[in-house]
Amino acid sequence: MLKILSGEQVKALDAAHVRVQQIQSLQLMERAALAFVSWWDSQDFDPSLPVSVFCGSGNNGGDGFAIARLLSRSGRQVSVFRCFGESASLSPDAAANLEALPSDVENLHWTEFDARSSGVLIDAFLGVGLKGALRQDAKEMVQAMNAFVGTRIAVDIPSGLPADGLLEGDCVKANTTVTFAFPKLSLLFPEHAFATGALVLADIGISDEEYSSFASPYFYLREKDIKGFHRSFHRFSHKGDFGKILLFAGSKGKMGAAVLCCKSALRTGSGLVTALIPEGERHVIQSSLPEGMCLFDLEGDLNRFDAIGLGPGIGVEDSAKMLADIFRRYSRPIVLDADAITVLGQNPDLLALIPEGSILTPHLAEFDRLLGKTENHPERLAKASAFCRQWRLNLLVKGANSVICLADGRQIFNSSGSQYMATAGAGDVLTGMLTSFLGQGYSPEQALVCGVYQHGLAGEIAGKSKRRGTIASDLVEAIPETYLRLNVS
Ligand SMILES: NC(=O)C1=CN([C@@H]2O[C@H](COP(=O)(O)OP(=O)(O)OC[C@H]3O[C@@H](n4cnc5c(N)ncnc54)[C@H](OP(=O)(O)O)[C@@H]3O)[C@@H](O)[C@H]2O)[C@@H](O)CC1
Ligand SMILES: Nc1ncnc2c1ncn2[C@@H]1O[C@H](COP(=O)(O)OP(=O)(O)O)[C@@H](O)[C@H]1O
Ligand SMILES: [K+]
Repeated sequence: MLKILSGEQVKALDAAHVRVQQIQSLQLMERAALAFVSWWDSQDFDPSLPVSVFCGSGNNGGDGFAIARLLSRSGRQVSVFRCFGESASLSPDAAANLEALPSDVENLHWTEFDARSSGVLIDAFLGVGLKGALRQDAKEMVQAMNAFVGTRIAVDIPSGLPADGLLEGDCVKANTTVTFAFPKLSLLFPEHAFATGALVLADIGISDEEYSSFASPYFYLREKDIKGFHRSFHRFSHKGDFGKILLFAGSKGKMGAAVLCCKSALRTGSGLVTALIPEGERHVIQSSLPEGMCLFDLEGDLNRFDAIGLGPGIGVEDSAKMLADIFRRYSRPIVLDADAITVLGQNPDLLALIPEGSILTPHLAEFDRLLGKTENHPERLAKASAFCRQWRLNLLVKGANSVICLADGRQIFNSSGSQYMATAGAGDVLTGMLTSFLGQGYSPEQALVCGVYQHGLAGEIAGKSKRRGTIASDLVEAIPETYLRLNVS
């Protein structure tokens, strides 16, 4: 899995790669520019639109000069705007790429830029080498770029945005950010959505193994990682191998949560799914889900279930006693979502009873109920890390780029998903998927990796044809397609 390093570590990663591969740093810069242009070629930009490339004096600017050279080869009108004065000293690779600009690329000072011009603006002013707050002249350059009326594309990171922390002050507001090698941490914070725009990861040929000597708790989960986390089943497998699970979900007026959760678990592959529901509501499950079974009280040995999921739509009024009872009587990891998390926030003494390795899946409001009011994403990630270590639990911070926080402190950012998943019941579907994977014999880490990625992929599949008309049931119906896409049998 791809590690997310800090801005400071990029230089060392770069240097190690250059040394091991015996290439020049200029060649790595050329690869970055080629990766950018390869993405550019995959888009349908109008070839008649002029391109303005803002270039700084560091290596981000060097990328910009190389991109300008490569884009000019297709015959389009390209201008570079230097974001530095006559006396500035350029990084050696930026100087080499400035020198290599062909004569048909116009070479201007940034003050000559007309923000009312049309076309595409490429921001290669500042990258991960930003130090401290923007200087006054840099602020003016950022403002000039933001005044532009056309499309803005950031190279590696929007200029002015720090690589690892929260933005203070101004930065370029990009429509798209094409980031190299790995996504910089700050590009994954919801606070920066307005600056990052769409996120594109451009491969520059550094293999995942080359990151191994760099310490970081952060990882980025991509499609190619998933297959390795799945268990395989043989042709003699019977429904017991795919797990018997119990889902405690739904209550009067909220039985939809139970239906979504159970259906999702069945579509994920569970062998037998039992819903723990109020007896008076049984017709809802039995008429909408003939494959499901119902239980009306917690009789017998709970360890007969391979996994248990708790919370969607159960209500918070009388649930604390029931949760305590389940925690005491069940010894394996449990999935806890929605109202179950709110109950934990109200009864923190229950935390010590939760079976080790259990998975909590709060959305942002539930997160605050559990861990107290949280101001921003870095604070949220730090709180989640301390919580998971203290209680030996796993927690998912839900949203775009949901973060899987593991008990050992690793935090894995998901790359799948779409804004069309912001719809009632999408979380209930995830609870069903995670519980299903635990029941199929997956470890909590495997269940989280496969469940969170495939839930996002189901959202992408459903959203493709339904856009903002996507509903949670569409996610459930898209789950089988995720196995096909991932070539998992
Ligand atoms: N492996 C990879 O990822 C690869 C990375 N590559 C690329 O290298 C980039 C990193 O390049 P880098 O280290 O040269 O730094 P960079 O971002 O150009 O910034 C330095 C400039 O910023 C300026 N500056 C700083 N602070 C400032 C402030 N507060 N306010 C105003 N100005 C400020 C500073 O000015 P100075 O302080 O020196 O006067 C200097 O001009 C990286 O993002 C990626 O694009 C690829 O080429 C290859 C593979
Ligand atoms: N903009 C988004 N991009 C990607 N995923 C999203 C987005 N908005 C919501 N989701 C996903 O949808 C799910 C919503 O869960 P939740 O808020 O608990 O829904 P509910 O309580 O209605 O079931 C989460 O898994 C979340 O990651
Ligand atoms: K930039």
